[in-house]
Amino acid sequence: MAQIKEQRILDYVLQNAIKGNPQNIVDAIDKYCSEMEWAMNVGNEKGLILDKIVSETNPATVLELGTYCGYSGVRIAQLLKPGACFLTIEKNPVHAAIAKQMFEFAGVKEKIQILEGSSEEIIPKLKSKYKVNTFDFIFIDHWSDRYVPDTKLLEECGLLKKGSVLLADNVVYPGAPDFLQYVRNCVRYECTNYPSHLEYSDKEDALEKAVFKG
Ligand SMILES: Oc1cc(-c2ccc(F)cc2)cc2nccnc12
Ligand SMILES: [Mg+2]
Repeated sequence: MAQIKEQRILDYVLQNAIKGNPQNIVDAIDKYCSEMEWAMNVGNEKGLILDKIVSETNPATVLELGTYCGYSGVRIAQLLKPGACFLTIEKNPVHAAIAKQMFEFAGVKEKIQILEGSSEEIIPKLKSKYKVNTFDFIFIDHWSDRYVPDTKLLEECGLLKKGSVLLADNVVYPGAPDFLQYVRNCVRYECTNYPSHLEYSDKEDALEKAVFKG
């Protein structure tokens, strides 16, 4: 059967990484994607910045927009305290299936719930259907044209509280200029930019942190 890149990444992890060892699985994905096939995981350079911000936030509730193969999900899950609630939204059913297997292999499947569907459909249902109140940390890593509408949706649905940390990937490459403009000009956010590079590349990229002020 014709294989897709994401399946090859998962197969490489299943055959070469240590089951139940999240960091080893993250390292295996980085090795495969830097040596064999580029893929849009956040990668290790931006991943270390992500780790630092997650650790500083020490969130009890996490939302990720854009699961992909589960790379950032595994990175974040290994940093969460026991009992933390981590929801990740993935629109592509094939990617969701890959990520589910990645989380099982990493031993983090009890920490993460994958919600299959579009962010615009799922976000309005989070309070009612998934018993969420607000999120302490949100990693935005799906399609850049959804960054602003989904941020506004999170506000409108009352899913942000004073101190909620939004962290957006790819604000330089492929770029999310409208998101930068929105959060940097909105008094309700305090923004910090973290210059870095596109995963497995020397192209410039950056993460943007936007802390909700309530
Ligand atoms: O980190 C990323 C990188 C890219 C991407 C695609 C093509 C290129 F040429 C360069 C970069 C797309 C992404 N889409 C969604 C979430 N994250 C992404
Ligand atoms: Mg990305």
